[in-house]
Amino acid sequence: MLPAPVSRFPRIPIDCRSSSSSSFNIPRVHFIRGEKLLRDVSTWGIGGPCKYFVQVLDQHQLLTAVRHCNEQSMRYIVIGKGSNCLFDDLGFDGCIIQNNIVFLERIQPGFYRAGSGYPINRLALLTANEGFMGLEFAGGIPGTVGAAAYMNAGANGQETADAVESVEIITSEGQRMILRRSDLDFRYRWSSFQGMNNLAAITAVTFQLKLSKSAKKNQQEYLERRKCTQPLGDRSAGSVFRNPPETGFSAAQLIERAGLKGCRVGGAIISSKHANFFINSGGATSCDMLELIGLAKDAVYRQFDVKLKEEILYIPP
Ligand SMILES: NC(=O)C1=CN([C@@H]2O[C@H](COP(=O)(O)OP(=O)(O)OC[C@H]3O[C@@H](n4cnc5c(N)ncnc54)[C@H](OP(=O)(O)O)[C@@H]3O)[C@@H](O)[C@H]2O)C=CC1
Ligand SMILES: C=C(O[C@H]1[C@H](O)[C@@H](CO)O[C@H](OP(=O)(O)OP(=O)(O)OC[C@H]2O[C@@H](n3ccc(=O)[nH]c3=O)[C@H](O)[C@@H]2O)[C@@H]1NC(C)=O)C(=O)O
Repeated sequence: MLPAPVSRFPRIPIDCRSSSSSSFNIPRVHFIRGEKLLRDVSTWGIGGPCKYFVQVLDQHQLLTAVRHCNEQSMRYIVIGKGSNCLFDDLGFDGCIIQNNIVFLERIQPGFYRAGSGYPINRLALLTANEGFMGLEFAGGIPGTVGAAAYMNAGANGQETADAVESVEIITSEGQRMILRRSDLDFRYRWSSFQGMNNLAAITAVTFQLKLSKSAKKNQQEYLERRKCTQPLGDRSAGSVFRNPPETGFSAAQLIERAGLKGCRVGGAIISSKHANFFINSGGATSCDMLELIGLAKDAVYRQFDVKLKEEILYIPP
C-alpha cells in the first residue's frame, strides 16, 4: 500500500496556441517535433524519429511535460540514457521525455540525494571515493539513478535496492510522493515501480551508504572485471536477457553453449566476448536485433528447454 501524497505541484498553464504541427514551447519546456532520431538517444544506436521529444532538467519541467502529454492524450515514455531500450526503426508515435534531472545533495555523511537523471556510474565513483559502500557495483553501468531504481540494477552480488533509503516520484495525476524503502518491494531486476499503473516517473533517489575502507578498491576491481568480461566499447544495451531462475546457468552460458557467439543478423551480432551482449556493429536495424533476439530464444529453448526472458525493453512504434 503506497502512502498518501506529500504535496501537489502547482498547476502550470500550458499554451499550445503556437502550433500543433511543429515544435513548440510551453512554459520552460521545449517540444521538438519529428526531428529527433531515437538512435541518437539510445546506447544501441537504433531507432527512427519520435513524434515529439523533450528534455527535462528538473521535476517541474518533467511534470509539465507529463501533464501536457496527458492533456493531449499523447503516449509518452520517460527515458534516461537509453541503455536498456530497443527503439523501433519506425520511431515512436508519441513523446519521448529524456530525463536530465542531475542534481546531487549530500544530506549527511552517507546519505546522498540524487536527481533521477544523475548517471549511476558517476555516483558509484563519487561515493566510493568518499569512502562509502553500497554502489560500487555500478561503475561502468551507463544508465541513470532513476532507471537503476526502476530496474533494481545490480552486479557483483550488490543491487540498487540495498542502498535505497527513499524514492521520490510523480504520478500521472501530477502528485508528488516520497516512498520509503519499507514501502517498496524489490527483487532481481524488478521493483514495485514496474507494477504501479499511475507512475509518471521517478524524480529523485536518496541512498543510505555505509562507511567502508574498501569501497574504492572494490569499485575499481569491479570495473576492471567488467572491462575484462564485457564489450564496453561496443554499442550494446548491457544484458539482453535476464538470467533464468532455477537453472543453474546464466543466459550467457546458455547462449554460448547453443553455439551462438558471433552469430549475426544484418548489423546485429552476438558478442564473442559476452554472449548476453548483442552488438550493433554498424547499421543494425530494430528488425535485425529483434530477429537475433528471437533466434537466440528459439535455440536456447530447443536445446535446453529454457525460456529466456528479455531484460531489455522493446518500445513499439
Ligand atoms: N548491470 C549492468 O551492467 C547494466 C545495467 N543497466 C541498467 O539498465 C537501466 C538503464 O538505465 P537508463 O539507460 O537510464 O534507462 P533507459 O533510458 O534505457 O530507460 C529504460 C526504461 O526504464 C524506465 N525509466 C527510465 N527512467 C525512469 C524514471 N526516471 N522513472 C521511471 N522509469 C524510468 C522506463 O520504463 P517504462 O518505459 O517501462 O516506463 C524506460 O523505458 C539501469 O537500470 C541500468 O543500471 C544497463 C546496462 C548495463
Ligand atoms: C550487464 C548487466 O548486468 C550483469 C552484471 O554486470 C554482471 C556482473 O555482476 O552479472 C550479470 O551478468 P552475468 O550473469 O552474465 O555475469 P557474468 O559473471 O558475466 O557471467 C556469468 C557466468 O556466465 C559465463 N559466461 C559469461 C559470458 C559468456 O559469453 N559465456 C559464459 O559462459 C561466465 O563465465 C560466468 O560463469 C548481470 N546480468 C544479468 C542478466 O543479471 C545488465 O544487467 O545489463
